[in-house]
Amino acid sequence: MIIKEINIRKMKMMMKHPFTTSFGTFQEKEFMLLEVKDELGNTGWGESVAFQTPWYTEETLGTSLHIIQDFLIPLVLGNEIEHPDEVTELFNAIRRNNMAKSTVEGAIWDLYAKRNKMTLAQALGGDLDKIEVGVSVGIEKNVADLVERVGGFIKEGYKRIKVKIKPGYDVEVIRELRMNFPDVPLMADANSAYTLEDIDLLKQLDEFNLMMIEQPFASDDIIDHAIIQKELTTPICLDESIHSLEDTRKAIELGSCKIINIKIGRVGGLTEAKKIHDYCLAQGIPVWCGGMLESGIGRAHNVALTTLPNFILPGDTSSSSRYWEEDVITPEVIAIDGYITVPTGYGIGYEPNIEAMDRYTVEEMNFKA
Ligand SMILES: O=C(O)CCC(=O)C1=CC=C[C@@H](O)[C@@H]1C(=O)O
Ligand SMILES: [Mg+2]
Repeated sequence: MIIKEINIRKMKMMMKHPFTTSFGTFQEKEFMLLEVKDELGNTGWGESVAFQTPWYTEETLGTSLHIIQDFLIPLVLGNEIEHPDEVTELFNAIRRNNMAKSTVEGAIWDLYAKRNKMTLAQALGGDLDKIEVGVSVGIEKNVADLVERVGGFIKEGYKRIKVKIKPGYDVEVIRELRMNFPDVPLMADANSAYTLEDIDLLKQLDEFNLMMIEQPFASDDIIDHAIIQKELTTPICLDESIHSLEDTRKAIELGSCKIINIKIGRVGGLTEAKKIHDYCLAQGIPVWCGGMLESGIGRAHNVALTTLPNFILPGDTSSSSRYWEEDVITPEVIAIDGYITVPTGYGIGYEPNIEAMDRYTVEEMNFKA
């Protein structure tokens, strides 16, 4: 296929409920959608999951756009590409900037699947017709609000609840949740808010039978995580520390975690995500698909990836309606009793809702071969 045209939309959408983590609050979400077109008129869509601020990783919406426009588009526009794996190779010369790479690569995967009359899940090698999903709940003003919100999601049937913790909002919050919901599959995500000095505090979490503690230590650490994993019975899951298959191999060899959260954007695209998945499967390390508060386009990519066999833990891909009044795809992503039915249409399987997209587009850019 020849990449003839690329369109970028800068988007701005309001989330229904603010989402707070140990590093900040999101409510007005700015992001990018990217559309690729081939010589036959097929199209593919990708989403940039970089945030406006460099809090989660070093990338931002601004750096992502710069890398896409100035470095990545020139590598693919007008070129013949047989398979999306080639895109990852073409992008290898550029260091990191994984969310930028994944935006373009994801759109080319969708295009490739559509052109070959396959679902994106099939193109990746997945064969589930429904996936099990959980929900990620931000930090709330007080524990009573959190308990109420979590209770609502449990009623909706989500298969696991992830809550955010930070110093001063941790052991007692989890204790309260456990008192209210003794049997619910529960996990805590610290987004790097702790250090080795907090080891005794974190050990107290062992009594709550959590599924895992996600990324307690620095976003670039695997050494201290290996130290704490030896001290805890609760599995450690790495998120921010994992940018590639190599990072995954080193973390697993070192014993830094027992579970990996795969985010397509953080690892530079679906090709690398699949490699990490395959490696973890061979090592007996379960994986799950993390979320980045995506619109429906990014969410659709997550659904397709989650059909691979080692995604045995429920991920963060919840219903569109949990985030947005209106999503930019039809139908919207809907989780019923904790399951999302994998769409059967070609590519990502959801149709872009152009009218809705237009309502939230603040700028458009067009690049032609
Ligand atoms: O619902 C989702 O899309 C997942 C949200 C979520 O937990 C996260 C999104 C973005 C940054 C982080 O705070 C976080 C995570 O670390 O997994
Ligand atoms: Mg996380």
